[in-house]
Amino acid sequence: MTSLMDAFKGVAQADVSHTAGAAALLGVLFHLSIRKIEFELIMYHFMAASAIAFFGLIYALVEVGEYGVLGAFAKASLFATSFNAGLLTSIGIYRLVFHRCRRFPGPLGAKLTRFYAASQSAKNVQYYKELRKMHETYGDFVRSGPREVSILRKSAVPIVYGPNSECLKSTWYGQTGNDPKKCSIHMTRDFNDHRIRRRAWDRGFAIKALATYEPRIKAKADIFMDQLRKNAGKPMDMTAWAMFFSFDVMGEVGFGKDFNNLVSGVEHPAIKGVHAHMTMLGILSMVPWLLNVLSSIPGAAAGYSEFFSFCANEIKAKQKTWDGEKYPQDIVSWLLKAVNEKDVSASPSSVALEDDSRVVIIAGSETTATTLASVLFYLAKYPEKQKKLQQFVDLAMPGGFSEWNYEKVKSVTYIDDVINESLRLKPALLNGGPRETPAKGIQIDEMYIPGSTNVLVPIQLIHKDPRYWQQSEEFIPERFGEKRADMGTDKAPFLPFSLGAYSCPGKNLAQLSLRISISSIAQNFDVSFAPGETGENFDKEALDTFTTTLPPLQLQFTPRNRD
Ligand code: HEM
Repeated sequence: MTSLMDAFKGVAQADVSHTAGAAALLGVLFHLSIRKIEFELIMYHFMAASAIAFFGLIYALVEVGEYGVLGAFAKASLFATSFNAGLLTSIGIYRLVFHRCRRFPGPLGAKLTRFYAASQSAKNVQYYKELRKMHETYGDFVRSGPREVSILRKSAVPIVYGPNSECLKSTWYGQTGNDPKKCSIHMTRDFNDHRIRRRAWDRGFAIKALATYEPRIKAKADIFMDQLRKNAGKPMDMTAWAMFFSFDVMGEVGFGKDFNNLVSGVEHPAIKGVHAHMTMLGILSMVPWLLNVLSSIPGAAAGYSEFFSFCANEIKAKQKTWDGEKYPQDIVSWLLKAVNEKDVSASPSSVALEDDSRVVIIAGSETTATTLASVLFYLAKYPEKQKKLQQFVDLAMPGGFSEWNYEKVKSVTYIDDVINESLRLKPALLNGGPRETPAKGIQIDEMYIPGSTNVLVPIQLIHKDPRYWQQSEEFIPERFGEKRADMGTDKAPFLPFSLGAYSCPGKNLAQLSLRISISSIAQNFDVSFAPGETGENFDKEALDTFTTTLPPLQLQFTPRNRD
């Protein structure tokens, strides 16, 4: 013990250059030892351990090294700075010179750190535009982060996202924590855990379940139509109203709960908190470990507390009145059923169930709302397409609104063509989710992408790529209908709901909700831009907040004269 203390005393009393050199060397060694592990996942623990080590060192220098407090602080700071300088220099050199992704071209900053992407996103929260610029400069394969490669090739779609893909959810999905027992299905990275949990979700979107949602969605659409009628001829912000509709739908079929946005014309307070933080989330999520670290700090997620407690309380209330015999009437009840029946597909803890319930609301509402707003934008911009839609709807239901019937709505395939074309040009997830390549890597045409690389095929960019889509920037719903063969639609990459194991389970529900709302609007109203609205800002300035945050869109609804 005495000899250990003597050794420490010797080290402590080393001069500045020896201390700095030894600490820097330790930093380099530390980097080499952690290189093979997914360090993002333990960043919070590392930071906490570093803080403890720093103050522990000061204590030891005072107690054993015979330093005064100020001197010990200076020595510990020198040690910490040199350690971090060694660590960061080693990381930088490794990423530039030795990294498995070194052959891919990209901005220097992106090769060094994910903070580059965060800084690009922080400019205007439009990372999708930054990614487009990078592809224009560097080509189809861009190193967009130290181990991130963005790919703009059709052939990458099945390999990265297809049903037989060997790629898994990337480190991006570790950002809400690294305990698979405590996260939502969306953040579940283990292939098998995810596959088993998906069964509980899929039951909530089965044909029989959707049939129980349909009349309740129609009831929401009727309230929506009442509001459009009341405000006929006045400008209405459809970005907000589409959100009110979609959140009310998800409140109803997600929780069996009325969010009351449509009737009040005001956003529910629990949702307001979520929207207020979307921009910040869009930026921070560029650095996979940052949100994880920040959310571990007590109070940091205060903006979400109302939404979190809302969901938690709703689950508790449902649990209290649980009637195991009743056919579940909403998605959260389907998830709760799996929990109560101890089914293997159940959310693995109450924390995970709460996280799942939040995903129901956010994933279900934001996406459907932005799609509905985009459809209305295109109908206002292209009156001839709107007329065509109205004619088809009238033909299917000549008696008008009183004759509205979902089976007849489904027969109007032009509604789906309009939805698909809107999703092509304005997908609800502009970039989509990144995937991690398997250890053996993947081959995309002439390019080999090494294992453990985070890859992404940016959805909007590939949807607008003129190599695959004719008149790619133009709104032509017919490419999904009568011009399908002529325009080569079936061969073009289209993945607004993603594909494969991690694709959207809510696709059929989204289509149900969109068909109901769009057919109701087409039957009842002519849609146009309100005076002063050009649609330019809405078209060009969407924010990339994983889901999209749209600028306001002032539209005007005129009751149709059907004579
Ligand atoms: C037009 C509407 C919608 C679009 C465009 C859309 C798109 C997507 C996309 C692209 C993904 C994959 C995300 C990723 O790779 O990380 C996804 C996942 C998901 N979506 Fe949707 N979605 C829509 C509506 C809905 C609805 C109505 C629900 C209902 C709750 C829903 C629930 C989910 C869930 C739970 C996931 C995660 C699935 C998993 O990880 O297994 N979505 N969605």
